Amino acid sequence: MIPILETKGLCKSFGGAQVVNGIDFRINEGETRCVIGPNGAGKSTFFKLLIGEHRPTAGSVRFQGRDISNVLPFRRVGLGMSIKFQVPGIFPDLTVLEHLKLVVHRVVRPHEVSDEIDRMLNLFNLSSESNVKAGNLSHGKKQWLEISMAVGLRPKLLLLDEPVAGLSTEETEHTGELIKRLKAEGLTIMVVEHDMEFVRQVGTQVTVLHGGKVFADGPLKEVLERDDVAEIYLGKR
Ligand SMILES: Nc1ncnc2c1ncn2[C@@H]1O[C@H](COP(=O)(O)OP(=O)(O)OP(=O)(O)O)[C@@H](O)[C@H]1O
Repeated sequence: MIPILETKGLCKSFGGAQVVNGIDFRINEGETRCVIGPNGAGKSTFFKLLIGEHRPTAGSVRFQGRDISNVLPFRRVGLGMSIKFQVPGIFPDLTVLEHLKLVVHRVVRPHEVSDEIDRMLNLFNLSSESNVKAGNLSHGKKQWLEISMAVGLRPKLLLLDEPVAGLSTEETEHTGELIKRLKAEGLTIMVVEHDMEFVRQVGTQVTVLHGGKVFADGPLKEVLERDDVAEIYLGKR
């Protein structure tokens, strides 16, 4: 099976600093993967290479078998990669409903728009805020609105950068439930995340980065039981 997303020997350096150092990575269709690692491991830089915000210094990124290493970010979205950045990128003066209309119109037939918007509002716990301007939403609801916009495009792959950064425990749990529901619907999801409670809740395959390389890869429970993984989090390696 061709992986939906694959990197081979992916490298990125800034001046003399090699930040991503030969990452081989693959996600198959239908999989949910959390990319974790201690501070400075190279997670954000890796994410930016996947979405096209950085060009690799060496190696490649392939999406559904096609080399996209030099494809611009908006063209990657056109190919079916949908991206949710760490900082909410919504329009403060547009309502929740207006945001959803922007994306839903692009993917469903006119007579299906209203039902699809209702489905999204329910799924993302935004029904009671449909007429609220996005700028007035809580931080958690801003994050969900942005995830809903990324999902509303019906992507082949959803990429999330720290979706629970700054969220309360309750909001984090709700986001975890949301990811599990999207996974159950068959969406392929890659999440870069710091918050281990969230990663445990989602409970998927994980890839641990350390020093710009893949340090460990596999089912969450197995990976977290490894002494060497504990050591990198404690700064002993
Ligand atoms: N544009 C840049 N220029 C120079 N160095 C950079 C640049 N971007 C990142 N780095 C360095 O690369 C290393 C990895 O950074 P990166 O943000 O990718 O790690 P991270 O795993 O996401 O860290 P954190 O969990 O703290 O966000 C850090 O030492 C960082 O200072």
